[in-house]
Amino acid sequence: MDAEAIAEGRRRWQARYDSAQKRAADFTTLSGDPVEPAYGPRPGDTYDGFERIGWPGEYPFTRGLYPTGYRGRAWTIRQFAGFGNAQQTNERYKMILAAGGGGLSVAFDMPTLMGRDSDDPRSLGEVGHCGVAIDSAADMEILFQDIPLGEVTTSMTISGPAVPVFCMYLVAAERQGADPAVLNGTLQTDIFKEYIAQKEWLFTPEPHLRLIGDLMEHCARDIPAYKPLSVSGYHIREAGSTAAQELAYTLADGFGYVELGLSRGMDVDVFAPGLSFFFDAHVDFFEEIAKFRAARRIWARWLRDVYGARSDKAQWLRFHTQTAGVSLTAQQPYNNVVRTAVEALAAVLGGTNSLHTNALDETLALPSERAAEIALRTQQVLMEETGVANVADPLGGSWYIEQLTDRIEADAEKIFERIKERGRLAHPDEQHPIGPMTSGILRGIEDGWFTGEIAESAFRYQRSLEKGDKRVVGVNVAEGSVTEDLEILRVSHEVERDQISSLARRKEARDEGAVRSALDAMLSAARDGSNMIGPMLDAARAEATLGEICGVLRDEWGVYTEPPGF
Ligand SMILES: CC(C)(COP(=O)(O)OP(=O)(O)OC[C@H]1O[C@@H](n2cnc3c(N)ncnc32)[C@H](O)[C@@H]1OP(=O)(O)O)[C@@H](O)C(=O)NCCC(=O)NCCSC(=O)CCC(=O)O
Repeated sequence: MDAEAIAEGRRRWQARYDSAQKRAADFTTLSGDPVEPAYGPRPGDTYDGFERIGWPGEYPFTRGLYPTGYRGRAWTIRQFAGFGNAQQTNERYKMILAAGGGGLSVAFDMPTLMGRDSDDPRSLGEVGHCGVAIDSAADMEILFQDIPLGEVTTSMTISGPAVPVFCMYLVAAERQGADPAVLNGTLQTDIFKEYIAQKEWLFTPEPHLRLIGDLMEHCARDIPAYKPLSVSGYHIREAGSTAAQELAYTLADGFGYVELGLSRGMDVDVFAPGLSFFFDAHVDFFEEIAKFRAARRIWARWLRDVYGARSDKAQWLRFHTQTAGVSLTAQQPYNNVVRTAVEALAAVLGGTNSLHTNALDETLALPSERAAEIALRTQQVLMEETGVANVADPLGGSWYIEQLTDRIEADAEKIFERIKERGRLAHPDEQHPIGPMTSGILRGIEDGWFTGEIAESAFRYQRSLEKGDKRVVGVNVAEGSVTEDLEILRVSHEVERDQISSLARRKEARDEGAVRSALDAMLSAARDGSNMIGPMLDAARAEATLGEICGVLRDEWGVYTEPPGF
């Protein structure tokens, strides 16, 4: 790009920066020197390919979504939390909000994630262990007691039974008197990554996609600020993929949901802002920063050029980041604070919109209150002390970062081609009714291609770790110092017993006829193709349990079984 075009871009960005709202904060260095809100080539310099980098807040958004960067608004501190029963988790949320957490993020226990009630024999021993137990809308009500859902943005990490859990959340909001139309938050919902990596699916893919389509329609129409999907690379990375695989599989999944919306006749400019993303911040500092920058650029280009999105918001890739659970070690666990801080810094330098920092004890158990607080404070140290929020995309223009960003983008594009190619193999004559990327994703799920590719990468890394080429402090280098005593959070078995008895009491108290007729109406909608959210909401209002709602759908749609792979 020539010097005049660069200067013109700078003027455009500056005008937008000047007219935007900024936080009331000191944006000078620790020594008191002023810093610009963003930097670019020196006046008079030319820069080959600058249109791929650009200015913050401008297409292709490599440098972030906003001309102000974090000067307009800092990232959201959103700590993923949940354990025991709704009451215990409610207390933890209040602690998080009181300590400066900016939003909430619900972790559910395994039975809830699998759409089963606490009294299901398969739930035995799991109730309240890896997250909070939610059986019906009444639990949701307790979970958010004294937390105004109309004001706090809440993320819920659940995909198999995401839609019924969302209905319970809406009922809790109704019971608080909140206007559902103003609710803002995120539901994970991303079923592709369940089949690919996380493995917490319920139904077979096609009917599940139809349910997600119903949810997208409902949110776009009735709850416009709510993000019904958090397309997730985190679990793909944690399963052992490379950074480029994480990026490419996740964005391909995102394209699949775009195709789903388009196939139902929805307007991409209306529904695309509801697609949010979730990535891992692993410990390779620069590669991660480049991954985040490449993610925004690829998404903006595909949304504009392939799917026809016109508005900035529809081209924006907004993402939450969690530091890498797999990078934490049980050995010398206090070092995990350092790893997490470095990973969080990479997320921030990559322009994350929301961030979770892991607690130092997470390889051993759910975080203790003390460890959870250190994790949260880690973000506050970055935000308040280090100056990283002063300048948008401060590493933009670095030869290393820009080349890494280009390389990861090119790798991702090659992977998209491979996925689409798989779709063409599956449907040589005609397109899949949803779209070409969806066709490739479904084929790659069916024949175990994604799982195989991830396993290959995980194996390569493990081998290099065992050979000592890759090193981890406390594991294969600098081993053998004292093991510190850590306070471990233990969830009492009484939680399970109490949860089962309160579920029994609730079932006694509810109107069985109302539950039955709501479930029947939901089944009719499943059969006749009408939007299922309304009847599912009625079922939640009648205190139908998660297991009952999912049970009806399991019977109707069948349970997914993974293809065997060797
Ligand atoms: C979009 C995100 C990513 C973030 O939403 P947030 O509300 O926090 O932030 P945001 O949308 O970026 O910002 C809030 C509002 O401020 C505006 N805003 C932000 N920065 C601005 C700026 N500089 N200038 C002007 N406006 C700005 C935004 O446009 C938005 O307004 P408008 O709305 O008006 O635009 C959302 O989807 C989210 O919260 N995701 C969290 C997902 C999550 O927690 N997942 C947990 C997974 S845990 C998991 O899976 C477990 C893994 C495991 O451990 O196994």
